[in-house]
Formats: sequence, structure tokens, C-alpha cells
Amino acid sequence: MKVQQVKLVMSAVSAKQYPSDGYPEIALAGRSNVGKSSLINRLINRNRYARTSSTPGKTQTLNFYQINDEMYLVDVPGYGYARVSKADRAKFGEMIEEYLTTRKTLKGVVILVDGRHEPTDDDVSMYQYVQYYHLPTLVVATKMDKIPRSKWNKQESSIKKKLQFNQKDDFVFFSAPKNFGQEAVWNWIDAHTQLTN
Ligand SMILES: Nc1nc2c(ncn2[C@@H]2O[C@H](COP(=O)(O)OP(=O)(O)OP(=O)(O)O)[C@@H](O)[C@H]2O)c(=O)[nH]1
Ligand SMILES: [Mg+2]
Repeated sequence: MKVQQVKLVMSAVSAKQYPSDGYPEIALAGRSNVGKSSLINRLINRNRYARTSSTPGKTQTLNFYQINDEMYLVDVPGYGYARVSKADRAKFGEMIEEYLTTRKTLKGVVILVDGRHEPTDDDVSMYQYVQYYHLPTLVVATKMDKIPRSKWNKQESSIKKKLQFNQKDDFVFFSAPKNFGQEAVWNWIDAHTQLTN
């Protein structure tokens, strides 16, 4: 995909606010602070278009980024952030669930996990949830710049084991600062939105 144009067209909290133009969509989900907004910035080749922060809980709405009048990347609020209130957590849960279960144009979900650690129980729940709805999934192990390459294979096995990884899905290593892996992520997105360039 050659990104020519990017527009944040909507920050939505409920279904009636989702864009209605019917373009195919890929969602990015993962724990708070794992690097979803950073991945979006790498994918669109902008340093700070999607807002990032070292404090978890930065993205609190479903942000629809329209690419080239062709498709959307959707930045989903992070889960598993302990310091938000129970009520807020429930509200986020509902917002994400409503999105994942009702959105007809959603073609696949990119789930980010921290490549340095074993996936958390929240990561496993999210992955299994998306499996249940038969959404094609790409697992992206991110922050790989923080661990030596000699450990990558071992990390991949342990992540897949913990998630009960489905062989139909795909897996990519990624690093935002090194800009590593973004082409593989785009290839997967293109294949799942059936774009040719
Ligand atoms: N070393 C390293 N740091 C990263 C990478 N990706 C993201 N970060 C850092 O991790 C922090 C969180 O990144 P964000 O992209 O804001 O994370 P997010 O998943 O969007 O977080 P929420 O919006 O809070 O859910 C920031 O300080 C980023 O600079 C990476 O690949 N490597
Ligand atoms: Mg974010």
C-alpha cells in the first residue's frame, strides 16, 4: 500500500458514529501502552499523527483513520489498564465489543502484544474473543528493539503457546523506532482488504 492521504475522520464512542461509506477496515487492538498508535504512525509514515504517550490509556475512543479514500485503520482503546476505574473499564469493554461484533466492514484485527513478555490474561482473552467471531487475526509482537534477535524465536513460540495460536492466523515481529516489520504488516492488511497496491 502506498499511503498518499490520511484523514482522521472520526473518534467514535458508539456505533452510530462509525463512518458509513463502506470502506474495508482493519482494527488494531492490544493492551494499553503496547504501541498501537505508534504502529499506526509507522504504517502511515508520520511521526506523530496518531497520538502516542508513555502513559497508558492515551487512546480512549475508536479512531478511524481513512487511508487514500480506500480503507480504514481503526485505533482501538487499549485494555488492561489497571488505573482506570471499574466503570470506565466496563464502558471501554462495551465500546470495543460493540465494535468488534457489529461492524460489517471489519475485515481483520491486528492484535499487538509486547514481544518482551508472555502475553497477559487480557491478551489471551482478546485473542480468543476475536477467534470466536472468526475474524482473521495478525498477531504483532512489538518493541522487538528491546530484545536481542537470538531470543526472537523463543519469544514467538512462547507467545503462540500462551495465546493458543490458530495456525490460520499470522504473526509478525515489529519495532516502531527501528521501523522493522511494517512492510509485513501492510502485506497482511492489503491481503485482507483485497487491495492490490
Ligand atoms: N522501544 C519501543 N518503544 C515503543 C514501540 N512502540 C511503542 N513504543 C513506546 O511505547 C509507549 C506507548 O506507545 P503508544 O503507541 O502510545 O501505545 P498505545 O498502545 O497506543 O497506548 P494506549 O493509547 O494508551 O492504549 C510510547 O512511549 C512509545 O514510544 C517499539 O516498537 N519499541
Ligand atoms: Mg494509543
